[in-house]
Amino acid sequence: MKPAVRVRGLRKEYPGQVAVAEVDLRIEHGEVFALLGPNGAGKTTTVEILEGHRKRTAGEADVLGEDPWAAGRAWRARIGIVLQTVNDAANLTVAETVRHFARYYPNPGDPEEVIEQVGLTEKAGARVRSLSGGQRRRLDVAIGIVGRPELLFLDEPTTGFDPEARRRFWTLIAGLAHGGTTIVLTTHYLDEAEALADRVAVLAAGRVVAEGTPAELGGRARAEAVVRWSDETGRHEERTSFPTKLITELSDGRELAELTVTRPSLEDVYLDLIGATGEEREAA
Ligand SMILES: Nc1ncnc2c1ncn2[C@@H]1O[C@H](COP(=O)(O)OP(=O)(O)OP(=O)(O)O)[C@@H](O)[C@H]1O
Repeated sequence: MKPAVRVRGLRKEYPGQVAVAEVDLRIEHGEVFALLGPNGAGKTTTVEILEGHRKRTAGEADVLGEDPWAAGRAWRARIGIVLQTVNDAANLTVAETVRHFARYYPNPGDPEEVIEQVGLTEKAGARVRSLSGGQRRRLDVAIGIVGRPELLFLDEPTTGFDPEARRRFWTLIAGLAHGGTTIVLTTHYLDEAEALADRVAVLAAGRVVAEGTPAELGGRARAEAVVRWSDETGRHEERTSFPTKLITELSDGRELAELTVTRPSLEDVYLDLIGATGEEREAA
């Protein structure tokens, strides 16, 4: 079976600016794929090209079997999009808005159920303009999924969500993925990528600098563990590929004070990949 998304040599230039230099991606059906990268890396531009909203300068793109720039209405109905900007239909209620968007699709979901899925049932009768930022974002998600898309694009979907809304959103996305929806999301939250994505690609300056499962990215699974402990002579730190063995030898049956075993977090690996400086790390 063809992958859901296949791009080769993707490039987008603006006057005096290369937004996407050269990107290759392959996303399988049913995968949750996260694009990570610093501001200006080219994530939104890449996603907009895949959505058919932006024309590429060069390269090949195949999304659900078609060239997104040339594809028509039938193709569009198979795709769901949650943009960074909020749709403006502020005088309608939440329920009216979702029902309105449902009419664009040949086989939509039940608007009430979709509103429930995004946790807006209590706000169904509220005017869109009265929603908080996070609630509006959830409405955007509802609009993105009401057509029951095969492929869903989410550009920074949880920006502005409170922690509970984020968790709820993650459950929603995991449920959609479980039901077979292919999901492509961009995010700045490493924990979000780790919680949701089967695979991630890190973009920097318009190129993919690493790709893999969150666990493997940048050799993380193979990275040495750092074992820290303290005793009467002070604090100690040792790097090892065999932390269990080291701790067994060290402890000899007794408790080791302040013992920790750590491996690089996804954030550590990510900051390495994008070449963050020490100061930026402190700030992260
Ligand atoms: N319409 C445009 N005209 C000119 N330059 C643009 C345009 N859109 C994007 N760019 C430039 O292309 C580069 C990539 O932008 P893009 O929005 O794809 O990055 P991003 O990775 O999504 O960033 P962020 O994390 O800030 O959303 C940036 O340098 C941006 O200034």
